[in-house]
Amino acid sequence: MTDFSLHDGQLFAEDVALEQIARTHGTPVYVYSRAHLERKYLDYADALQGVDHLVCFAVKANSNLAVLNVLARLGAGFDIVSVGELERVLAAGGDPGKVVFSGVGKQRDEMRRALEAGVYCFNVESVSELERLQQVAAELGVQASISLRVNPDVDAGTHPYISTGLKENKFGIPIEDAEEVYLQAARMPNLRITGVDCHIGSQLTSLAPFMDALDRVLLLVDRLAECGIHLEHLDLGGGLGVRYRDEQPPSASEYMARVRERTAGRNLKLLFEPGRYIAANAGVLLTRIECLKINEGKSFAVVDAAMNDLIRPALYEAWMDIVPVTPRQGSGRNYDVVGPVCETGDFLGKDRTLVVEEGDLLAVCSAGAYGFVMASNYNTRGRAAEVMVDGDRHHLVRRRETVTELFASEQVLPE
Ligand SMILES: Cc1ncc(COP(=O)(O)O)c(C=O)c1O
Ligand SMILES: N[C@@H](CCCC[NH3+])C(=O)O
Repeated sequence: MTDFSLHDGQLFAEDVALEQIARTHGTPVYVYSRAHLERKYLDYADALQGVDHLVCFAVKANSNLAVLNVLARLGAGFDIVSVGELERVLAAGGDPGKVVFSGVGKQRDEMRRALEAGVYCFNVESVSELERLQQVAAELGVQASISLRVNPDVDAGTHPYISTGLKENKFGIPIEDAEEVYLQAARMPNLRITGVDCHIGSQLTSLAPFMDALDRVLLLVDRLAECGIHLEHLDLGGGLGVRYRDEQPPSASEYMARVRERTAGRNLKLLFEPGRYIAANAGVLLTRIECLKINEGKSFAVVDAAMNDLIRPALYEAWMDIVPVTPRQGSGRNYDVVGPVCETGDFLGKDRTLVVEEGDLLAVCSAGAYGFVMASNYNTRGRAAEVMVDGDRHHLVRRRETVTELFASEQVLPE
């Protein structure tokens, strides 16, 4: 894990010992590395030097304001799926003119707010969304820039819950219907057609599905040009995978090189919406071992983080590495690392060989994407704190939620 490495027998984030962060801010706590976020964003941006492009970080992967702000300062755009994410981008100093608005169920007031803020483009996913956007834009007396999210029917070869580019998935407009829908859009006076987009899934570990999808989309771009619809941009979504365990995903620069080769000479601005690639390995979740339960045939390390803090293992049976922050010598024991929530599915990792004692600090790796953002208050547990490390400094960028905050807006019935 880059930016998280062992020195002097303990794990550091950049130049800060993770033990120190846990002592200062308590556990569970998410810790992010600014350097890692920046480097991963620049993997994309640098590989696109010389072509018109926009790298829109997928806010759903990690919407912490400090994270968004670090990326905004580098000139990043943002891919949002709700007005809440739009407000976060604005609060973090992001440029609304670099925002693409994705999502299958945009509401009227979300459209209105996005138009007022001046987003770059709406990624439209259905005919009824097109009609709705036309109406809202007309009411405001403005033109909305649109791209159609097409579903190219390509198997991304990833977990079925995070595969989005197959016919049976709810996302996008079937590519074979797209030409007709573009022609409809062209007749709507308050819409301006600017692009096309597709996103076939998340955690892809090979380039082949991306290239298949790209080829299909380029055929559409050519057919549209024949009908007089000349697109300005091509948005290939996010989806590039990372290493959680032993995956060997291609690098962003390999991917960008292939896309540049295929799109050369076409005069299309290239957009991407990476989330996981930028944020996953920029974060760890720190958790302390509350107790060890050594039962016959099964041992448990019960930690203070749970499925409400990090749901990926429970939801997708996702593997996340779990490492002691201050490794001990000795022979390991096989543990299920579990949380205090009352669900058998509440685990962070199963069958992990660890040399640990009660009170030890563990780091759950690759937790910077789809970690805190998917947290809930199940079992009336406050959400974890978030800390950003920047060189030899660390900043609390979101404090832990207190229990009283959790029910402050609730009321009992009157007498
Ligand atoms: C439309 C869209 N764009 C971008 C992303 C970000 O994906 P990832 O985090 O895999 O890069 C997603 C999530 O899969 C998405 O649905
Ligand atoms: N939440 C998923 C990714 C969702 C992708 C969003 N379209 C994960 O943790 O892997």
